[in-house]
Amino acid sequence: MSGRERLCAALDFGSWSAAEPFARAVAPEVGMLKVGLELFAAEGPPAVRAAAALGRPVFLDLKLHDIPNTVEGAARSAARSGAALLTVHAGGGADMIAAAVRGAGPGVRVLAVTVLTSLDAAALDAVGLAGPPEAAVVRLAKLAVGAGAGGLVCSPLEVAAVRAAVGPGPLLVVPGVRPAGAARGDQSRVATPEAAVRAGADVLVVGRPLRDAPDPAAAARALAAALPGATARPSGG
Ligand SMILES: O=C(O)c1cc(=O)[nH]c(=O)n1[C@@H]1O[C@H](COP(=O)(O)O)[C@@H](O)[C@H]1O
Repeated sequence: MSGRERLCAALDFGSWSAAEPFARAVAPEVGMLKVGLELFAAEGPPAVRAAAALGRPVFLDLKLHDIPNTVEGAARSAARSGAALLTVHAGGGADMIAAAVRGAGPGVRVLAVTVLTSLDAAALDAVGLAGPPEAAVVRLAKLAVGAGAGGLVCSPLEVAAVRAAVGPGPLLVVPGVRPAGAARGDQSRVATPEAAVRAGADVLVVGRPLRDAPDPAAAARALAAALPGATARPSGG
């Protein structure tokens, strides 16, 4: 996988008209585009179709978490938008994850979000998940893969332990990446993109470090070129 293919740019905007210039600029520089809750709540499935029209697979990040019957129906509806990947919360349990996989069908890879990268050990403890975050992440990762999830979302700090626990098959998608010196914002369990790839991440989800860059395309190129194993390529091709 090239550095570019590993990057997923999050389209975290409140409308398609706000997202479009960014999406057009970064699409040639990344392997995937992500439509998340902010954009989907504003625009719905047309945002997925508009992003897919830019020639990159779309990751529809809805983080579904409900009873299995509801999640199965939501995943079926989401699959019709043309998304290639869809998230659910692993904490919804094995039956819910299996229902999402059924609803999504063979064309959509269901990713299970283990423990949100914004939560630190104290925040996890407060919601009843005592112990180191890694233990909860690995437990949920095994449960999700056992229920049929095709991939997992975890922080860069757990990706090596998750890979060791689930083997080479599942796609490991890692948000909470910050180039050295970049603002952490609301993220807690973070590392640099380089460290995340060295630890075994397949795909890196990058939001604000690209969205808020003065030149998002140049920022994506620099990020991709710095990844281990990346080969230099001409810009924009
Ligand atoms: O599922 C996700 O993509 C996700 C899971 C998670 O645990 N943490 C997390 O930050 N994300 C998403 O990854 C992106 C990270 O954005 P930045 O923190 O701005 O780089 C956002 O779109 C989040 O919704």
